[in-house]
Amino acid sequence: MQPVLTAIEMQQADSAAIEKLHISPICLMELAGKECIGYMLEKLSLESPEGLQFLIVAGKGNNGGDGFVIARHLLNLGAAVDLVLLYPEGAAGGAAEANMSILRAYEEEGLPLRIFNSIEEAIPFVSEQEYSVTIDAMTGTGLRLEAPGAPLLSPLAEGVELLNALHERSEALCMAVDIPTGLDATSGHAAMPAVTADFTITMGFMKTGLLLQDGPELCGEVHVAEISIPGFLAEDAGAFLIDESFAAEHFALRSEGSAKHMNGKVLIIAGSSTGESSMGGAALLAAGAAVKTGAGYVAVSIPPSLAATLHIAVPEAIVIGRDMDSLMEKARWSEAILIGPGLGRSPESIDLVRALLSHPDIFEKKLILDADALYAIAEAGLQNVLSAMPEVLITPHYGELARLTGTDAGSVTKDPLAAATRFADTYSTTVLLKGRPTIIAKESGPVLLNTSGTEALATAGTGDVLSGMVAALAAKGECLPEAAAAAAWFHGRAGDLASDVSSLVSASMVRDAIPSAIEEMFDFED
Ligand SMILES: NC(=O)C1=CN([C@@H]2O[C@H](COP(=O)(O)OP(=O)(O)OC[C@H]3O[C@@H](n4cnc5c(N)ncnc54)[C@H](OP(=O)(O)O)[C@@H]3O)[C@@H](O)[C@H]2O)[C@@H](O)CC1
Ligand SMILES: Nc1ncnc2c1ncn2[C@@H]1O[C@H](COP(=O)(O)OP(=O)(O)O)[C@@H](O)[C@H]1O
Ligand SMILES: [K+]
Repeated sequence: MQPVLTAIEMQQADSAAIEKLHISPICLMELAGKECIGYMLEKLSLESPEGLQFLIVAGKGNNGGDGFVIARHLLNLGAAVDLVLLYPEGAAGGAAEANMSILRAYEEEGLPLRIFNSIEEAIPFVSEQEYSVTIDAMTGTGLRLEAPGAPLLSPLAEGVELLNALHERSEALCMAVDIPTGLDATSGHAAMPAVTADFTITMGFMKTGLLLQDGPELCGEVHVAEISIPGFLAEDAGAFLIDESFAAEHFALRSEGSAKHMNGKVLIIAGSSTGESSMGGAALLAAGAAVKTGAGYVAVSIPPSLAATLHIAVPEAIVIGRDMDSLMEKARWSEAILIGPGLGRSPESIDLVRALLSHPDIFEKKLILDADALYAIAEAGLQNVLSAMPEVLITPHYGELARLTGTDAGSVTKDPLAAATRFADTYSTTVLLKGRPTIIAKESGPVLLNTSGTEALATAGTGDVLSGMVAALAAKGECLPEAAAAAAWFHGRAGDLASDVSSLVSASMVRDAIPSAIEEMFDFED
């Protein structure tokens, strides 16, 4: 899994590379600029930029310095460059200043290089010009953002507006160096205005801000550039990105001589039925997903009136009733227990959750709590009960985590990483916080982020599919954090495979695509 760094962690990795490993800043900047050129040519499907015109808008820090290196290499390769300096020359110092002085020497050589000393000076020349690529080298990890949507000051604001106007008006692609200007590299909150890039080349390691909040909209496609900062400097990162090989590693294949009871026994306690209404679909989706994720046995406790429907929808599942004796017998038999999908919010459902969570046959197993089980915990104030359980995972969306923590969804939305981590630490649980990205936080150790999947999943019932998948992987032997992380990855991928048109995807289509998402991983591993 690749590390995902905050701005501070990246600055520490930069400093360690420079101070401990004696890699010179000028060397890092050179590699950063060179990597940008290589990836940009790949995006343009060109061997060389010769004859093309580029615009670079540079700030006063090292991000601007990366821009100066890009300018030099573009000129070396026969391209024409317009460079806009937003700040008086020399403001940067260090490697950036050294690279700028090389460009000044180039200027003397009559190359196709125009250097503008302010945005005002540049506008009449550049705003109507046609470029192949415009390059944002104004701010990177050094931006300080007081609050989401805070105004960006002059001249950065004008620099951003210039790039965004060219992006709207012309065919030019916009490339952000490290981070789109205006985007906070840690939180993913954007200033007003911020650069909207087609692609971002981020230096050394992925940054949290590119994956959170406004990040995915603003950065476009992200490429992580290798600039000679070794991976061991990011071993202690606070976050890692779940990828396909992680997911594949955490899907245990059945061994040849295995029997069904050796391949994961899942108990799902879900669904509800009252005189007026019933909620069976969520239970059906979760049970179907557990079966399709390869569980050897799936038992479902569902109200008797829904049993016939479950038998038809998921013929592989065993159906048991709701009486405590049957529940406890199957709890002892099972290896993972999922409680919650479609359980309802009646006082009876809340009492059922309370009774289940107080029983060692339940809480000593790998326990996954989803949907209405989370409602019951919040309503009955059972959060502290979670602390005493050996292995428990909650799978809330933002609203459910807000209810569990007595806050509003807005405060979870503002900092979902902190909200998930705080809950995991406070109650010694694992939290899978659903969203974009999905966050898996455990009591200690780094958080895992999942970015597989798209808006294809933004449809009712996909959360039930996910919790059924987690239960299956946990029953097959994975610890809950790993089961949650691998299931989240496969779930997102199943959403991609469910249809070519994301707007047509339904939860049952995601469930039915689970085997393809998993099979594909093993092709990948071969
Ligand atoms: N050796 C290395 O470390 C390497 C670094 N590399 C590159 O350097 C980048 C980090 O460089 P950096 O630290 O110089 O910061 P950067 O993002 O260029 O500039 C921020 C500037 O903006 C300013 N500023 C901040 N907030 C502001 C605001 N709200 N409104 C207005 N101004 C604001 C702030 O100025 P100040 O306000 O502090 O005077 C500062 O000067 C990194 O992203 C990567 O691209 C690579 O080359 C590899 C090697
Ligand atoms: N735009 C999106 N991009 C990626 N994943 C999404 C998006 N919208 C929803 N999801 C995923 O879809 C699932 C929805 O779960 P949930 O809200 O619990 O649905 P339900 O309760 O209807 O089953 C979660 O896994 C969430 O991460
Ligand atoms: K930038």
